[in-house]
Amino acid sequence: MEGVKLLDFLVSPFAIRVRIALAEKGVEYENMVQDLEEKSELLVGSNPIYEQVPVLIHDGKPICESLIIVQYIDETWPDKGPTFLPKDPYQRAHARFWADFIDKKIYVCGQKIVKTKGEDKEKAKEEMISNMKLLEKTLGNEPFFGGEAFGYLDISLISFGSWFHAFEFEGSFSIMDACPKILEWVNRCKEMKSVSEALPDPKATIEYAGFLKQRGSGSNRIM
Ligand SMILES: N[C@@H](CCC(=O)N[C@@H](CS)C(=O)NCC(=O)O)C(=O)O
Repeated sequence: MEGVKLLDFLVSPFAIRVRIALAEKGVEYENMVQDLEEKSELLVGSNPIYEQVPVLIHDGKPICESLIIVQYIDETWPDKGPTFLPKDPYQRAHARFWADFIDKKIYVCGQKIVKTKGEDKEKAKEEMISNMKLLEKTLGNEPFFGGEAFGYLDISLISFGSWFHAFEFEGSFSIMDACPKILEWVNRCKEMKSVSEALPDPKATIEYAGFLKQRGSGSNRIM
């Protein structure tokens, strides 16, 4: 029962967050890539409510939901590697607010860009740009969302690093042209080993987006 296991899926932006967090802390773990079509008993048993990856299993105990897992990793290994969440309660609330925004707005818009057509797709593209501009404003002139240091909000957003390519491909538009500071930030994050090793090849996300598109808008299995 001892040790750390990750129920993982290569292109999942949520699982990518956990891979980055574990790498930043230098925590050794067993990577257990899951089949999301034929879910394993381990996955269903570990996350019976949502039956989704990622799940971190620490000494036999499952922890679900990527943002909760990243916070768990931060609290469980405080003396290993950097601290992800700011110490100041206000800054911490701010980081959590924007991470929640990423899940509610960036992820959902991305789903629509991949899965819808016509007017709905065009609206999602516009919304994606305005949401990304809000994030760019939040970044300001700092190198990272965490200020000088790469932190919780950086992990929350860079997990979509390879997916931005898929959104741009599917929408035939450029998010990065509209948000040059975000592009610089993406490149800065990719210089980090923890990030570059966790992000899949953009080709894999483009290919997976094609698969999701074929499944149509009824499917809720994304990324
Ligand atoms: N809110 C969850 C989202 C997790 C999620 O959507 N996982 C997807 C893969 S990216 C999944 O397991 N899909 C399988 C399914 O829904 O059946 C988190 O942050 O961990």
